[in-house]
Amino acid sequence: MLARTQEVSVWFGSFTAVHAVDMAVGPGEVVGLLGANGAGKTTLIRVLLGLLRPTAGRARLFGAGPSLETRRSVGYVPQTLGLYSDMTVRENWAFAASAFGHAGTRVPADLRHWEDDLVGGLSLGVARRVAFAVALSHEPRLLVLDEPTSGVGPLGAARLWQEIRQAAEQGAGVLVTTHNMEEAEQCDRLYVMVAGRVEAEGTVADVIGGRTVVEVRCADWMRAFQALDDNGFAVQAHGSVLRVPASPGERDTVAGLLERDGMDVTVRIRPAGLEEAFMAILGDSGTAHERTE
Ligand SMILES: Nc1ncnc2c1ncn2[C@@H]1O[C@H](COP(=O)(O)OP(=O)(O)OP(=O)(O)O)[C@@H](O)[C@H]1O
Repeated sequence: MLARTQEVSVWFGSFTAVHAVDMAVGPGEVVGLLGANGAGKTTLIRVLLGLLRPTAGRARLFGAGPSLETRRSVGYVPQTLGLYSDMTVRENWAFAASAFGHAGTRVPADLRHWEDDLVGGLSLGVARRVAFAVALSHEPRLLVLDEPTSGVGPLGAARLWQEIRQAAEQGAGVLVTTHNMEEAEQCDRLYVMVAGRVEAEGTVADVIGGRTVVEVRCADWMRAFQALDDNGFAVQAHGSVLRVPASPGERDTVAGLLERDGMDVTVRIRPAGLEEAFMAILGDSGTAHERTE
């Protein structure tokens, strides 16, 4: 493994930001840390990079403790991008190049259009591409990206993901934090973090597990939505199709409820999507921790 945390916990005073997290990234894989705001993703990354000392547990980078030396083989793009906004793209590039020992290289061709622009004046999408190119410039073995496409349009996000994939295909391990489900779906493996804990892990299919939804089609779908909502189902509308997180055994309950109200419905069991599974994990973890704490 390129990077690993073992039983890492971080407390800020009496607040537990990260609780006993085991996590690993191997060469050539894109690993996602999926969690809502405040779940502990950035804190865990900071421990992994040696920027924050854990309260308990330990982090390993390339088999050793994180240090200046091991960090030289890491490309890191923080949420704040880590660029100097009062310097031009060329100056930022040259600064990173001299720090990482490849001085004299030129800004990549696709960014030369902005070479003389101050980073502070760039759109967020272009600034992210610059930060990404800088992070990749020293051919790191591990790439760590904190919310890489936040604030970037769909085209820019697709382009960044193409580059993430390319880096992994060339053998780098990639660790990406996100709260975006589409982004999470592009990862080879996920760790789902809720309130500092890993509550699920594995491929997208592993995380979804056997979770299902009852899909409801009904001409008067707004009335059906209201009836399900009134009865405490976490119903969501996808166009005029309603999806209710529920087990196959609850199919008849859902159908019966609507039919009793005189609605003509078609109901089917479908596998849950990642977002639906994530919502269920959030719900389950809330209940589980209330029980144990
Ligand atoms: N230095 C600190 N002192 C006190 N609390 C902190 C500190 N850093 C983070 N926290 C808290 O720890 C929790 C986890 O924060 P963290 O930034 O790791 O979450 P995150 O999952 O990365 O969320 P986001 O997507 O918003 O960045 C939050 O409640 C945050 O307020």
